[in-house]
Amino acid sequence: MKIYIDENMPHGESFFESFGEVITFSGRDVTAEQVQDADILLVRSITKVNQSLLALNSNIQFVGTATIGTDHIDIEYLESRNITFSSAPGCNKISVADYVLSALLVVVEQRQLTLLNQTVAIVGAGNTGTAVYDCLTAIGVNCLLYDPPLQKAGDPRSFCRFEEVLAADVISLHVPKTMVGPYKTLHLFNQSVLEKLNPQQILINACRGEVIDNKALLGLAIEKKVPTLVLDVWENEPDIDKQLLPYVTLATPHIAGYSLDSRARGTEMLYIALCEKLQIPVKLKSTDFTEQSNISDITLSGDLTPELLKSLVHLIYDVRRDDALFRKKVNEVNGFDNMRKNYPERRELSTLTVLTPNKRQVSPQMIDLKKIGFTVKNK
Ligand SMILES: NC(=O)C1=CN([C@@H]2O[C@H](COP(=O)(O)OP(=O)(O)OC[C@H]3O[C@@H](n4cnc5c(N)ncnc54)[C@H](O)[C@@H]3O)[C@@H](O)[C@H]2O)C=CC1
Ligand SMILES: O=C(O)C(=O)[C@H](O)COP(=O)(O)O
Repeated sequence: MKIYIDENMPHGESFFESFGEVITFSGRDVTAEQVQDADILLVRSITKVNQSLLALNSNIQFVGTATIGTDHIDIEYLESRNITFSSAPGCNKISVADYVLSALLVVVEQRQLTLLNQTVAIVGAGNTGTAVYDCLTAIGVNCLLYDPPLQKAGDPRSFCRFEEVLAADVISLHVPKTMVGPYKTLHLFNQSVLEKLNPQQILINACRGEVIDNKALLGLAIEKKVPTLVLDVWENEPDIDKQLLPYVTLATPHIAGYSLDSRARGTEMLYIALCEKLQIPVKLKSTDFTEQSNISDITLSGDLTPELLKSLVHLIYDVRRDDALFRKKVNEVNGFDNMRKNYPERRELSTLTVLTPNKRQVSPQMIDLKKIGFTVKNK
């Protein structure tokens, strides 16, 4: 059996070598000729899996993407050929929540705001949106959820209207890229929506670039009429409109979900799906291959203040590292993709165990470290 795996899939060889020959490929340039003898094809978001990629292949039984988003996969085409498909829903939701928290802590400090006073509207209340909600509400931040499809489907949570989203202090986007239909998200934030926002607000996009009309955003940014911007995703990646960069407070190359733990989880989820397809027992897990983080525990002796929380979060992940690296690399040839390919190690908050002297991990400010994502133990 020939298993073709994107070269940027952590532990791909370790997880799949027992199934047959593992062959890695570069996700952006992979061709139909290259994968014509693949039995199994495992990709990331940069590979379009469609009729033209699989036209020469008659063996393929299984396609997997180690991502949450599936907008790069022609699922109907796979169904028409009876090819089993699997994605990795939820694999990187924690990483995205860590990203949003890290970014918000930077911006509120820069603007001398208090995070607790902000209302955060979360657009899309699925895996990543819910992880952001859980993390921020654990700190005591007031969060609103906006998700008409879930609301219509009877999700028991309370949802807000789009007008309330636009009035929130912070808007964080967590929807899939959909081009058609009643809930299409292509340019959900178009010129007229963007015009309703103001420079006091904060707009975070860690889902897909096409959810915001980047051209309209640039026009308004030049007129200084946009919120503080945190952009992880861009229209037309990797050839993004670099003119936007000076107007973006935190800019990163689609790495919100790129913690080592999340990416390894994505590979693991495909391994489990393939075991199920082939009716083979699941023997491996991602933690078998992921090393312990460089900082493993820290002792908290006093109360957990907002300043201390910020230090703890940024000790594990400070988004400014990625913003600085991105601004340096973006003008290099293949800078966008190279930074993703050689992404420096980043761990999730759960890799830090916070030792508390007694049962005071919930401070008077009601900051619950465990719910934010840290591992908490009493000393
Ligand atoms: N920047 C990054 O590294 C990452 C980006 N993503 C992107 O974020 C997207 C969301 O991820 P998940 O939360 O895991 O997906 P999910 O499928 O669990 O949740 C998406 C939610 O958006 C809702 N939704 C759909 N259309 C909507 C609309 N028009 N308005 C409001 N809500 C709408 C859905 O009902 C669903 O609840 C993914 O599709 C992917 O494209 C995901 C992970 C990492
Ligand atoms: O899961 C998703 O959806 C994402 O956006 C991933 O974080 C994208 O990672 P790559 O597949 O592009 O490496």
